[in-house]
Amino acid sequence: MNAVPRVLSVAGTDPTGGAGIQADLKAIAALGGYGMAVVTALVAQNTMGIRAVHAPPVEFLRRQLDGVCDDVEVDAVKLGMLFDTAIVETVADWLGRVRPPALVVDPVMVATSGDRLLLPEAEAALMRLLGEVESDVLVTPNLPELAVLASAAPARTESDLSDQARVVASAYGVRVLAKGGHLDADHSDDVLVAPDGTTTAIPGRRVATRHTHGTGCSLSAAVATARVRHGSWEPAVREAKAWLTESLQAAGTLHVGRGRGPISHFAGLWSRAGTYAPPPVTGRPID
Ligand SMILES: Nc1ncnc2c1ncn2[C@@H]1O[C@H](COP(=O)(O)OP(=O)(O)OP(=O)(O)O)[C@@H](O)[C@H]1O
Ligand SMILES: Cc1ncc(COP(=O)(O)O)c(N)n1
Repeated sequence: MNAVPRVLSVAGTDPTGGAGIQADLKAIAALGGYGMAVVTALVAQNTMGIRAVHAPPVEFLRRQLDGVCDDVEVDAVKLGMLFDTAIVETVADWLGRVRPPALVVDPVMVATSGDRLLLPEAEAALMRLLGEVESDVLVTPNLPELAVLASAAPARTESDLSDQARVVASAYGVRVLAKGGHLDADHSDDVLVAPDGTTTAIPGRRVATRHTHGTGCSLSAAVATARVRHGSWEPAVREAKAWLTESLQAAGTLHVGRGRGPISHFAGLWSRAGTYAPPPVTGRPID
């Protein structure tokens, strides 16, 4: 195994750096990996919302994917925004040829702002991709995405969330990290479900901040990186979750944008290196 995990993000862009490939590259670096990125779609967005999406021809996407893999041995791949059916099918075809050893699929569908990042007609193609892929896969849906994958109404309780995660894990033969960030709770627990239904709680403290832009992107890229070093999913998820909580804790110190700002990907590293120490936690929102 390479000393530094070589991790490829296949995702859309965020020029303000909080979500998409820009966030993924920071998360990969923060977890000690070497980040690479193939762009699926260019997104004109900021912390307040999405203004436009431009998807280059899929032939160009294929050239990017092949360009990386003809040259670099990739240890893990993370999929984010795939936008339309042609993009999903191009990525699925590439995965079938390349079979990366570890794959995290963040089934990005709708941004926090409510804008579509996967067209509704492309959901079926994404489900086909999940059913066909042969790598060791972790899927990381948030609550509404889990409901789409499970063909059910959005979960209202943690027990619904676990039930739906088991349905998806069994239907597609994949591991599922169902994220509880959208549940109205005083904690931020997630749940990890293996294809055989084994369920593990991943507890998380709730951070009082509105700056949660790109948390899902960052978490999935961090898990992909940690998975390479740990060689299995559960410790990777626990490490990435602890890092995410620390990065959320310092989000209010960044002052990036007027909407839901990004997390502070390097807060832990900066603090331990003495570069910059975030202010102490007061228990109130820190923004
Ligand atoms: N306020 C918070 N405090 C601590 N952890 C949080 C908070 N909000 C979300 N999380 C955690 O962040 C991760 C992403 O969760 P969420 O359910 O919001 O996913 P998402 O909707 O895909 O994220 P995104 O905001 O990028 O779309 C999960 O591990 C979740 O538990
Ligand atoms: C390119 C891209 N990928 C994913 C998200 C989702 O992140 P969020 O729900 O926090 O806006 C996003 N806004 N942009």
